[in-house]
Amino acid sequence: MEDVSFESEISKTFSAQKSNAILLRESTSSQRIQQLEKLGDWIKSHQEDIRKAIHADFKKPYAEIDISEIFTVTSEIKYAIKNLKDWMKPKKVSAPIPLLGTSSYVQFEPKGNALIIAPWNYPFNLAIGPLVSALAAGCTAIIKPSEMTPHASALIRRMVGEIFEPELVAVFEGDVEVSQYLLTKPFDHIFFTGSPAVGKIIMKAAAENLSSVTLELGGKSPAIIDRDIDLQDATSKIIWGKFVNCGQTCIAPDYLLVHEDIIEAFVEALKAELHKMYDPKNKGIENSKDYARIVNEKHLNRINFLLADALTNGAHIAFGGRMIASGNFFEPTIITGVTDSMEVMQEEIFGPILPIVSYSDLDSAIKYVNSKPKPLALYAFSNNQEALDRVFSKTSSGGAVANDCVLHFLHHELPFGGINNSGIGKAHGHHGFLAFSNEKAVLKQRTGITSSKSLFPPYGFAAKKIIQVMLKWF
Ligand SMILES: NC(=O)c1ccc[n+]([C@@H]2O[C@H](COP(=O)([O-])OP(=O)(O)OC[C@H]3O[C@@H](n4cnc5c(N)ncnc54)[C@H](O)[C@@H]3O)[C@@H](O)[C@H]2O)c1
Repeated sequence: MEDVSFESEISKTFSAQKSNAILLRESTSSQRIQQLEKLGDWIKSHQEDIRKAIHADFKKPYAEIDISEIFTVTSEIKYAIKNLKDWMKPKKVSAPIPLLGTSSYVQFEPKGNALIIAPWNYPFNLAIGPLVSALAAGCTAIIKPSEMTPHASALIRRMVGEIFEPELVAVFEGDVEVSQYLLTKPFDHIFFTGSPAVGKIIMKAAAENLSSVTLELGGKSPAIIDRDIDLQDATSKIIWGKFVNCGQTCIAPDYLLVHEDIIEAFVEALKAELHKMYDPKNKGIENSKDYARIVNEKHLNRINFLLADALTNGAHIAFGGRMIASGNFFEPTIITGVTDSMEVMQEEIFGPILPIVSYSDLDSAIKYVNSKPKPLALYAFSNNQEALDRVFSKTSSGGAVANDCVLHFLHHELPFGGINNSGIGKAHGHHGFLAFSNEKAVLKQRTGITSSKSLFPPYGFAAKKIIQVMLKWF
């Protein structure tokens, strides 16, 4: 009987992609654009299938699917198609004086065969966004979607099967076991999106084959709220950024640091915005079609534990706190009286709980942020330019946004990613293309000093003289 274990299927596909990756080194921009167009066309003609699949996984509202799963990918495709020819052009560099007479350029060659491991929270966007960059760079790719969103995962497999030959793009569904087997293979690049804990496992496995990695990780992204703000504007943006996707967003504001002078008014304004967005007719947020669900029971219990632990240790609920186990509903929840010893301030919440911590002066808020691992995103709200500049220059984070949240993800010209605990490497647009490209240094010798061989042994008077001149002047 034929052996059809996932191990043998993976090994077969990996070998086929490895051979194909060598041929793809010579692929032209129009060949790559053709692949990107096929992907874009499929997405355009199957939008309803994408909506249905993701909605089936955690009741994500269609409007949120359109903007955060479909638009994010189609706009990435359009941007890559528009710019690919430029990105692929070798970049000429001028010669330093000792190498005059040579000519040099940077050649962007495809890294080769790539592995893309995706999380569940934006299951389509975070699997297919990196694929766009991989195809633009001329790589092959194996995608491992998350097992926690099975409908989205099956749709991705179907889509890839309908568009691509397996030696260019293939999908392997499954859990940790499949992921770990894939990680034994010597991929040229691994693009992982997920938690810092699993990111460490990926990096260790990559080290075995010295595969390069892009790690798009998570963590606690703070929002610092100055005393001088437009209350309604700031609170509406924070409520949207926090509770879109039911708080399951890597760049959602995890917690707020609010100036003590405005904390009461701020909490009241947050509550008013929550009502306005999710319960304008007082029917209960569980009846809102615009609010997603927690992905599964395990995460529902985890979120509930975080809230229970905070309340036991003295936090207060300012809004929400209700959970309905059937259907994995967890109300948008705001808590105050939070201290650092609570679990909710120690681990990434990744759910709809918004803890609020007060501070008395901006430097103490900055000091607090700097006492934690570097976040994926940092948000600052203030009408005072000097305060914003101070926050951004005294803290370190993967990205930063003033007077809004989450939007930097949509900006193709900005490198998206974290730093250290929140990630390694950058994604999106040209940065995504570079992540999957080897920037090869090419030098062509012509008539330079170095071609005269006067620097070769035996080192005579002339060689020593030239070296002295180089040491002194260049
Ligand atoms: N930086 C970003 O762009 C970004 C985007 C979305 C989510 N995230 C982060 O992802 C996390 C949530 O997603 P998640 O729960 O799916 O993350 P996760 O790390 O648990 O899983 C991500 C992927 O890794 C696989 N995996 C899990 N354990 C593994 C193991 N031991 N060995 C090999 N593979 C393994 C999973 O099957 C899944 O496909 C959060 O921390 C969030 O902040 C980051």
